[in-house]
Amino acid sequence: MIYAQRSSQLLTSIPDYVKIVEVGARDGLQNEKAIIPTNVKVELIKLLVSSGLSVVEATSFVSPKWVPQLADAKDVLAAIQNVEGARFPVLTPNLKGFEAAVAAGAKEVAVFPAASESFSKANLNSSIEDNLARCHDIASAARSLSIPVRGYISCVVGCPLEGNIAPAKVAYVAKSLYEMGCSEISLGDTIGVGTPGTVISMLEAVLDVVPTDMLAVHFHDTYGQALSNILISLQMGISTVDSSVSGLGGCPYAKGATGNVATEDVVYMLNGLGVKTNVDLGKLMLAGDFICKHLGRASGSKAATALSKVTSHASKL
Ligand SMILES: CC(C)(COP(=O)([O-])OP(=O)([O-])OC[C@H]1O[C@@H](n2cnc3c(N)ncnc32)[C@H](O)[C@@H]1OP(=O)([O-])[O-])[C@@H](O)C(=O)NCCC(=O)NCCSC(=O)C[C@@](C)(O)CC(=O)[O-]
Repeated sequence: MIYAQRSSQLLTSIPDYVKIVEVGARDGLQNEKAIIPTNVKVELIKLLVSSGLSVVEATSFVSPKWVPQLADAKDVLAAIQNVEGARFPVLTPNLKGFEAAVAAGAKEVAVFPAASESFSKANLNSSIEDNLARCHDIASAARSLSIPVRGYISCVVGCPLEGNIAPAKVAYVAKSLYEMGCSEISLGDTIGVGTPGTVISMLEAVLDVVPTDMLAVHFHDTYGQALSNILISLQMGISTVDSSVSGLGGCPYAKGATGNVATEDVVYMLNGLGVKTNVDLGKLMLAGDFICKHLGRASGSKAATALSKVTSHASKL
């Protein structure tokens, strides 16, 4: 009885449903050395949608000189125009990218300022303030077209160039994005250095200025802390989680950062907690197998690796 009370207290603040924002086709593939053919990206996106994911970030309309891997953004969007069942946001760093995205059929976009001055310069060639002004221009243009804008913040606990980032800096950028009308704000631990200890204080600061239901968390798994950080975020009321199939990813301007937390691992944990995601783990693993075969490497998802061993063992019995 006491045990039941204790465990129900631990779970009371966890949401019944978590929306997963799948970022593998963008955050995952942007970091690959070899250029992935457009048809492979499109097939990956279709497989992700058939697993039940309702938001599949598709690509970025950024400078092809900065991110050559996503130079086919227009072609990817054209090929998924008739795919139903999911939303396909794309990243836009400036008005040029926004206009190109809208012309290519984007219905949702994302801006991506940083909480670190040095990372802002490295990733966007601009200061935080100048970049926020660009985000503001995009948000105004998007409003007139009724296009929702997601705001990412990079380096919310640590920066590859500056080290620790103060929670107040993250809250400042989050408040700016909220005030310019972003529909959702995703807090990115770009280099995966956060622990529940640092994540709690960062979230406390942001929750003072942005409503909980507008926040998402985006953890890279460099130090193996991502699932713990997600769990603590859920306990603090967050119900939107970004992740990447097979743990693909990294950031071209954050050397040494490994992939995002694997979507399969997030779904496995949420299934275990009895939290709905509407994602079919078996079908998601097919998407993971597809892209890992193409890339010629093993999945970065522990759950997918373990489950595929169990399945292949069972099929031999
Ligand atoms: C912002 C810029 C463009 C500034 O780059 P810049 O060099 O300062 O741009 P510029 O305005 O001086 O223009 C230079 C050239 O780029 C062109 N250009 C200019 N804009 C565009 C555009 N939108 N699309 C296509 N081309 C563009 C422009 O037309 C010109 O072409 P040129 O005349 O030399 O032929 C550049 O720094 C850039 O593209 N950065 C993007 C970097 C990026 O995508 N990084 C990875 C995503 S962020 C991330 O991964 C973190 C996140 C979100 O996942 C969260 C987390 O993980 O924590």
